[in-house]
Amino acid sequence: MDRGGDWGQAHRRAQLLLCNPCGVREAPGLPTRVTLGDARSSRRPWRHRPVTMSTTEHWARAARGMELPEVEDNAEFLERLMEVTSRRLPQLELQDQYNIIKELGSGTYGNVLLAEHRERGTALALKLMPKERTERREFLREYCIALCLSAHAGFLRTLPVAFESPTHFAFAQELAPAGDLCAIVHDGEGLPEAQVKRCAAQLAEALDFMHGKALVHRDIKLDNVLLFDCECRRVKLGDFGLTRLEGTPVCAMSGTLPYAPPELCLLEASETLELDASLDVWAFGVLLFCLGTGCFPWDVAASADPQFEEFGAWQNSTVPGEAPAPWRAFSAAAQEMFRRLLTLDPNRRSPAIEVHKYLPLVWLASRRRELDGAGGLGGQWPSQSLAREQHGLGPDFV
Ligand SMILES: Nc1ncnc2c1ncn2[C@@H]1O[C@H](COP(=O)(O)OP(=O)(O)OP(=O)(O)O)[C@@H](O)[C@H]1O
Repeated sequence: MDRGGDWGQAHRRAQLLLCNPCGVREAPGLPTRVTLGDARSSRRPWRHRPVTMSTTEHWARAARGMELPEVEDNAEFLERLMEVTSRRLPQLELQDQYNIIKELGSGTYGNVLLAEHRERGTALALKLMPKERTERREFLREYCIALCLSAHAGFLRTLPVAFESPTHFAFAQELAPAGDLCAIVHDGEGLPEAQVKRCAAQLAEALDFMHGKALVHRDIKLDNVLLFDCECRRVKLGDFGLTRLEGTPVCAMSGTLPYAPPELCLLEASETLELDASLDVWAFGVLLFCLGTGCFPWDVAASADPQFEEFGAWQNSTVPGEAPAPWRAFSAAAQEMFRRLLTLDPNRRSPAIEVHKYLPLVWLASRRRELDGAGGLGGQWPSQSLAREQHGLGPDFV
């Protein structure tokens, strides 16, 4: 269906009805806020799961007096959003609009710059992707998915600001002032228990949200968890370059090695795997281990790796004996949680949100020893309210 012509005009009218919390000038015609529908509300296969009409589009259609369909297919919705965005993507030179202050980070797909809007003085993070290395569709997909996920507080908010220059594609996101988790996790030094739990609680919610929309992140790692303060009271997930819908076939080793689940590590070069949320859950388990210990549990989740081999034997035993040495840094409760997040069979892996069940319990073994030393707990798991008090967690743990 052609939506050219009156789309921009209707969209501008729609924008009057929407707020723009960052006060940044939007690219005219780009969708502002979009939401995907909840995939869990339907028993139909993911391709036909219903999608809530985006707020912008809803208003745009209403402004044009069009009929408002109730449901739409997830994959189709993203395609259409990408198409509209592509058509309306402004061409401009970065320096015309922004003062570049410094580089915030760089990765496989581009650079992220701290920039300031020349007229408004608003600071934001601009992700630049060089055209010579980035397909237009790749850029559009990442931007549109990021925009869809902005509805949830657990994800970096993506602004309705995207453009192309002769050499780059670019889009803007809110600035995470404290960098990413790599900045605070040091080699061999885990974070304090309260901090690990704050990250766990917020990331589990974010993953639950995106998995509920049938989206799989595929790149959960320390670098992609952005911080708004150094105590991890507010953390957000970013980088949706690899994010795809559930059921998409993926090839071997497309994730970062230590975070990749065994089912992906086992794939031969010519084979593919149907993408499933359990892949993120595994990476989330590895990330939590890193937060607690300051190191990875293995180099690669394959039998050639002795640390993974030992972990696999522990996982496979019907009556779990003593955990392998690295896992003894954690309490029995946390070990049980890890066994569930890192279940070898992806079909039996627990959902990420299950982590919430373990928040009231002590996670780090050394912490428990300290508590034992103080004569408080005698090796038992503490009561929920006591654990909350001891770890400075509010009722919502954040
Ligand atoms: N909104 C932001 N605020 C502050 N820093 C950011 C922001 N977005 C990204 N960064 C920094 O830039 C780094 C790279 O960003 P990003 O992960 O989006 O790039 P990438 O090229 O997709 O990386 P990768 O190779 O991991 O896929 C992040 O690890 C983080 O340190």
